[in-house]
Amino acid sequence: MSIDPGFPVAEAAPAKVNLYLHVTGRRDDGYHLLDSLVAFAETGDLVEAGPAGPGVLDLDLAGPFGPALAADGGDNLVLRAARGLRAALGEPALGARLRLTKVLPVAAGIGGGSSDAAAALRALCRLWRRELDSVQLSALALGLGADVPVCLGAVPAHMAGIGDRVEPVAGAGLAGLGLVLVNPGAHLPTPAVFRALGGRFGAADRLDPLPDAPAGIIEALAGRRNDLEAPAIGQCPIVADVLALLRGTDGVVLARMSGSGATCFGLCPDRAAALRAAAEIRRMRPAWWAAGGGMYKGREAP
Ligand SMILES: C[C@@](CO)(OP(=O)(O)O)[C@H](O)COP(=O)(O)OP(=O)(O)OC[C@H]1O[C@@H](n2ccc(N)nc2=O)[C@H](O)[C@@H]1O
Ligand SMILES: Nc1ncnc2c1ncn2[C@@H]1O[C@H](COP(=O)(O)OP(=O)(O)O)[C@@H](O)[C@H]1O
Repeated sequence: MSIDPGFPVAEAAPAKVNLYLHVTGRRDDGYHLLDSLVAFAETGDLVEAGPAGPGVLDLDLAGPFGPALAADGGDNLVLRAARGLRAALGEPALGARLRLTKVLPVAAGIGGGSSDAAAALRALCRLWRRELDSVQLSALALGLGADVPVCLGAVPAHMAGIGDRVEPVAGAGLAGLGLVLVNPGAHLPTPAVFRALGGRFGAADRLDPLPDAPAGIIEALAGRRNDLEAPAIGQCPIVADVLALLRGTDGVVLARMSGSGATCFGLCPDRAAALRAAAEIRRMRPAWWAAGGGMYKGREAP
């Protein structure tokens, strides 16, 4: 990728996919306890950062879903992350120009905003040549959203607690699989889906260790669940159509909703099969968003 001289630092913000998501309880503050295996897709947003005058924080929005975020203004998670980092560093005079290229649909269960926030934290630490210790960084990330801690590392991980307990997993068997992501254009706000679950909690069923072979991983995932799938379908029945279409598409060996929806994913034996499946789904449903690719392999080079 060529570097824009105005934005010398670039960080990928890959889509987060909950390969399974068990909701096991609720804390007194209303946040839910989760047991999830999270992976990251090659498909994602891009956060770029460059120098600006003292204290200035500006954000340009680009990409197909940039306009969908224009109304959020200063509430954009990228700017909230930047302000949070500056405050945690105790250096309000730090400034940056930021650009977010928004490829992922918004409020879609694939942690687009969370991954953007995590990418902004990584980009600004590099631009400003500053570091936070890991305890401070984790606290800042969690304050921005329950999904932000897992997005900081952007590697396959077990997620527990409310999202604050993140343990990377050796994901060699996952690395070669393909992912197709499909969103029917419906926004599903996360709180509404947790509310619709109505306290019907499931048991944790952590997949540990991960089988070595891709076939073993797929079989083990097939025996697990997304506990938010039924409540999401109750709020937004088209999610069931997305799952049915994925299940009927050549090359898709497992289909499930990610996060609180409405995006669903199909796992494919490899990247090429996922690209073919996405093209087929775009042909069948031109109004839907569908993206195929491999697993995310690593952050942008400095
Ligand atoms: C459900 C998950 C699963 O990975 O994914 P998404 O659907 O967002 O992608 C996440 O836990 C979402 O994380 P995130 O979207 O960052 O959540 P936050 O902004 O912190 O919280 C939004 C709202 O979701 C609910 N919430 C979120 C996380 C959690 N563990 N329990 C909850 O009950 C709360 O109602 C909270 O007010
Ligand atoms: N950079 C951003 N990208 C996406 N959503 C954002 C961003 N900044 C703020 N938001 C707000 O955060 C909410 C959750 O967005 P998102 O992270 O895409 O959802 P989800 O966690 O369900 O995948 C949306 O209501 C959106 O308006």
